[in-house]
Amino acid sequence: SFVSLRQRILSAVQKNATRGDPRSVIRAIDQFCSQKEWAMNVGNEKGCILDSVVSEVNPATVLELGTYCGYSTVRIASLLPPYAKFITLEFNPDFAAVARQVIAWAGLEDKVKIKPCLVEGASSDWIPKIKEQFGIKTFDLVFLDHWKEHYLSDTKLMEECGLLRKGSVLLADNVICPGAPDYVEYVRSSPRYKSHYFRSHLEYTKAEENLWYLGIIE
Ligand SMILES: O=C(c1ccccc1)c1ccc(O)c(O)c1[N+](=O)[O-]
Ligand SMILES: [Mg+2]
Repeated sequence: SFVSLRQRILSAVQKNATRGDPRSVIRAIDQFCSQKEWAMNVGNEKGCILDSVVSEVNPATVLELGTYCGYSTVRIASLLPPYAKFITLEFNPDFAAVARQVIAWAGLEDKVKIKPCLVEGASSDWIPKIKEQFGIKTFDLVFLDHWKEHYLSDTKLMEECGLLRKGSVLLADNVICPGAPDYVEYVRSSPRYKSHYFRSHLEYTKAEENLWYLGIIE
């Protein structure tokens, strides 16, 4: 019977990665996606930029929008201090199911609070509930990697819900490819944001790409 790409990624992790070793899980996915089939994980080149931002911010609270198979979830979680609260939102239940298993294989399942959002527009449903559901006041770091057309609306929603503070860092994948032009326009023209982009490439390709890094200044 047909085996989905996400299932093939999970099988590659279970076959080639060592249980409890996050780096071997990352390596197994990157090897599969560069040698066998492209998939929309942030990948190793942008992943190293993500790692450096996570290490620099050393966040106590993290929100990831768009879990997919859990590749960036594992990268981020493996760098967090034990007291950190990390929420990752995934709209697609099939992706969430694979991500749970990938995160478990890495041995990080108790460090990540996954809330799979099972309905359309899920991040916009969940963002207003985060404070009360998870006891989180503001996020030190937000990684945006979900539907590109939701980057702007969800950023505005996080602002309105008081989830961002002076110093919060937003890191957005794919602002060039596939692109989030309205989001880029908004943050570049807003006095509230100091922005910086890291030159990189679309995962597993040579296509020009940028990770968009934003500090929030009030
Ligand atoms: O939108 C796509 C996409 C579009 C078309 C075909 C496959 C993927 C995509 C491409 C690279 C990404 O890093 C990424 O996060 C996404 N995404 O869906 O969130
Ligand atoms: Mg992406």
